[in-house]
Amino acid sequence: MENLLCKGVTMNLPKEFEEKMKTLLGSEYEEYTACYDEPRHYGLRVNTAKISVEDFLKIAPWPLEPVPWIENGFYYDGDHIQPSKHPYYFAGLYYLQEPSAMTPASRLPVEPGDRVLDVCAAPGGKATELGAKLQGTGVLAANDLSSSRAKGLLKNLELFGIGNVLVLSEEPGKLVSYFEGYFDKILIDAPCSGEGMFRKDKKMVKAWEEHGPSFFSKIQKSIITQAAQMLRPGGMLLYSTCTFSPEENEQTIEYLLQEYPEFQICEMEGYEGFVNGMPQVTENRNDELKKTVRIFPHRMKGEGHFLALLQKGEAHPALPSGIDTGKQKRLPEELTSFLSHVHREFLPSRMELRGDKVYYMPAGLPSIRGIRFLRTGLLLGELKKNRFEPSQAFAMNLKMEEYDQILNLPVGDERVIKYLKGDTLDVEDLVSPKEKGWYLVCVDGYPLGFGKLVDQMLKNKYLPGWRWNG
Ligand SMILES: C[S@@+](CC[C@H](N)C(=O)[O-])C[C@H]1O[C@@H](n2cnc3c(N)ncnc32)[C@H](O)[C@@H]1O
Repeated sequence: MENLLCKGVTMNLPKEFEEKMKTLLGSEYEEYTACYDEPRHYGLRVNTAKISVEDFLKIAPWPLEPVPWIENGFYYDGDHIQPSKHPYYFAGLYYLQEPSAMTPASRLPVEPGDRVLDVCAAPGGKATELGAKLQGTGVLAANDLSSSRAKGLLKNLELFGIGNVLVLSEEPGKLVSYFEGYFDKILIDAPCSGEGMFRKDKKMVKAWEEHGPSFFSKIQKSIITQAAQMLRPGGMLLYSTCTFSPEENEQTIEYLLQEYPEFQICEMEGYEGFVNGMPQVTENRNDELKKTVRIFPHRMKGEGHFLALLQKGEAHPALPSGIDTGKQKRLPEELTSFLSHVHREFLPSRMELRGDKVYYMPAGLPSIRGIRFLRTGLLLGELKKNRFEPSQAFAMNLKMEEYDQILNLPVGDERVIKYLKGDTLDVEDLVSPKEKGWYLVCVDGYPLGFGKLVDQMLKNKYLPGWRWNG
C-alpha cells in the first residue's frame, strides 16, 4: 500500500491498483497521484424538464461555475453551501451529482419520443437526465436489480416530475424476453470496482479489496450482451463505468463486439480533457476503441470515468412510437371532476385503474406481466369514497400554469418551509373565504405539492416521507 495524502487524510491505495495505474498512465502517473491532494468537486445539474438553464441562473441563490463539457451542469462550493436544503431542491429543479458522472447521460443522444432503458439506474443520477431529455414523451424504463435502491430511484424520478416511466427491479436477462429489440436508446452505467471514486469516497478502496475488476467484469459482460438484445436495429447504447481497469472498460466493449459484431463504436461529443480509449489494453487492439472516452481526474475537474457510445447496425429510422388503442374507458366522475382543473389533455385510453389507484400510462407498452416493478406510468392519485386525492408525483409532474388553483409563494415566505415540514398553513391573505378544494402549492412558480383549502386554511397534503426535516 502506498500512502497518499488527500486533503490531510492518509489514503491507502492497494499495491496491485497502483501497479496497474502506472502501466496505464506511464509518465502521467505522478500527476494522477498528485490530484489526491486536491479537493473533490461538487456538481449540480439543472432539470431542464422544469426550468431552462438561463432561468435557473436568474434565481440560483449561490455562485455557480459551469462544468465546461455539460450544458446544464455546474460546480458549487460544497464545503460551504448545501443545495439539498433549499426549497428549489424540493421543487425538483436540480440534481446533485459529481460532474464526471453527468457525462454518460449527456452523451447518449436521446430524442423526444424515444423508448429509453437505463439498465442500472439507481439512485437515478443518469435516469433523471434521460427523463428530462424526453420532455414528457416516449418512455423511460429505469431498472435496478436492488429493490431497496430502486425505491430511491423512484423518488428521484418523481421529484424530477418524470411521468412517462417504468421503474423496474429485475435481472436484465429477464427483461430480454419482454423487450427484445424494443428500445431506441439504452444506458448501462454498470456496477463496477469504482476505482475512479477512490478520491471522493475512501470506502470504495475497501470495497475494491473485496470485489475487484475481475468480479465486476463478468457481471458487465453479461449485462452488456443482454442489453444488446433489447436494442432495436439502429439504436444506440452508452456503456459507462467509474473505474479505470481495462477489464471493465475497453475489454468489455471488445467482448460485446465479438459477441455482436453488428455493433459499431461511435464518436461522441468531445471535450479537451477527455482522453481516447486505449486499444493497447485489449487483445485485438481494435483501433476503433480510440473512440471510447476515458476521464482522468488529473486532466479535468471531475472523478475517473469511462464511456463508450455504440450503435447497433446502420442508422435506421425509429419504430413508430407507441400507438394508443383508442379504446375509450369510462372514468370515475370524481377523477374527471378533478381533471377539469388541469389544463392538459389526458387520453382515457392511457388511464389505468388498479385498485384505488389511478395511473397515466406511457403509450404502446408491451405487457410486463411477471416483471418486478415499483411503478408503471404516472401515479395520478387515489379514489377514496367518492373523492379523488391527487398524488405527490402528479403535483411534481404538473407545471404551475397547468392547474387552476394555485398558491404561489415566494422563496422567502416562511410558509414555504412550513409547508415542506407538513404544517397547516394560514393563507387568509391569498384566498377569499369562499374558495376551497385542492390547491397546488408552488415556490416561485414551481410546484411543491398539494394542499386542501378549507376556510382560508390549507390542510397539508405534502407526502409525509418527503418532508423537510431539521
Ligand atoms: C454505478 S451504479 C448506478 C448509478 C446510477 N446510474 C446513477 O447514476 O445514479 C450501478 C447500479 O447497478 C445495480 N446493479 C448491480 N448489478 C446489477 C445487475 N445485474 N443488473 C442491474 N443492475 C445491477 C446496483 O444496484 C447499482 O445501483
